[in-house]
Amino acid sequence: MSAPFVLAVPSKGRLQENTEAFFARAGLKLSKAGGARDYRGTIAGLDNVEVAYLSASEIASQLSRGFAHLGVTGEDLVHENIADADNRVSLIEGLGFGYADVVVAVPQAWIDVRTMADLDDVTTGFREQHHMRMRVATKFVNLTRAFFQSHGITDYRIVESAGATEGAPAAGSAELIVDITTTGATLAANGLRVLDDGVILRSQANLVASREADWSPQARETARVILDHIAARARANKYREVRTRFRQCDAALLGEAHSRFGVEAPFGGPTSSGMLTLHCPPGQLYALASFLREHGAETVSVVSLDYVFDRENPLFAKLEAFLRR
Ligand SMILES: Nc1ncnc2c1ncn2[C@@H]1O[C@H](COP(=O)(O)OP(=O)(O)OP(=O)(O)O)[C@@H](O)[C@H]1O
Ligand SMILES: O=P(O)(O)OC[C@H]1O[C@H](OP(=O)(O)OP(=O)(O)O)[C@H](O)[C@@H]1O
Ligand SMILES: [Mg+2]
Repeated sequence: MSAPFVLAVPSKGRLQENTEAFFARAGLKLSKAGGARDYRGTIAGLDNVEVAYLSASEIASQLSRGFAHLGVTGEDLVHENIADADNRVSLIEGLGFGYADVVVAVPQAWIDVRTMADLDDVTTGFREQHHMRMRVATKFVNLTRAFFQSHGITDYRIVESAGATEGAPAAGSAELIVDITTTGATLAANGLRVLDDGVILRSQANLVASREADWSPQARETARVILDHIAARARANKYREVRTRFRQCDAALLGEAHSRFGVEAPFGGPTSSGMLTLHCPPGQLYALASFLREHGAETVSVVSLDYVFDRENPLFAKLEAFLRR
């Protein structure tokens, strides 16, 4: 028996729910034999895969060390927890959930501090006046250091926060914070404001590949199968299938439909009887249906697609290019 292929997914909360739903939509059903508290699972139909349920930050560390081949975690955690992340892991695809910004936020009462440059000015004054450096509460220690350094700010000190970071300024344990925000509600409730140029990173959940994992031929084949499902589903989501049949349909008309509505003709132009299958972006469906009828179509039908399998798989191509680098 060869070593299993390890897919690491979040073990709790919205990230877990969204991740399971994402894989299910791609036709990959994750299941835990031992119920909700079991931290090992499988994917139906893929024998050699072990699903490891871990915390989102642990997933970043495991990927960096090669203990998982693929994983789902936030970009913020990848950059915070993995030194030299661009070399050790590859962000294969943003998954469209888990959106959060990592931001620098100061008390709303600091009306003169709008930008990182303003912050630089006050840190120096603060040190002279208080005989200590300004304190930044955060759990994103590495992201904070790199960002402050890129703005030339050195007169500060990090106070590591394990949680409820937004409360630190009011509690008197820090002057400002670096933390994640989605709606901004928690910052506002704590009287804090994001600096105008204070967004360090815009994060979302990503499918991430590890360089250090054991990429045996069998592991590559498993990755290809998983990524093929995901790519086919992603391609299907981008289009609806449009069918019609009318004699006047020709290459010129198809060319116009392509340039005006972004329509593809995956199976080529109309058949001899004028039968036509098109893929159309959802937002252009009505315009396309009107266009086709104006040019002679009696009936235009539209259906949703579950999967569109292409010979080329852009996700697997990206993984292979990364592993070759
Ligand atoms: N409103 C939010 N609150 C917390 N995390 C969010 C939010 N929106 C998106 N995320 C993302 O979810 C990930 C963190 O998930 P989670 O809190 O489950 O992991 P963790 O920090 O490893 O676990 P724990 O909080 O138990 O230490 C990050 O990538 C973060 O950007
Ligand atoms: O901008 P907002 O929409 O207010 O979201 C940001 C807040 O949400 C998260 O906390 P959460 O309540 O999810 O708990 P957690 O820290 O345990 O993840 C995060 O730590 C922030 O505090
Ligand atoms: Mg958390």
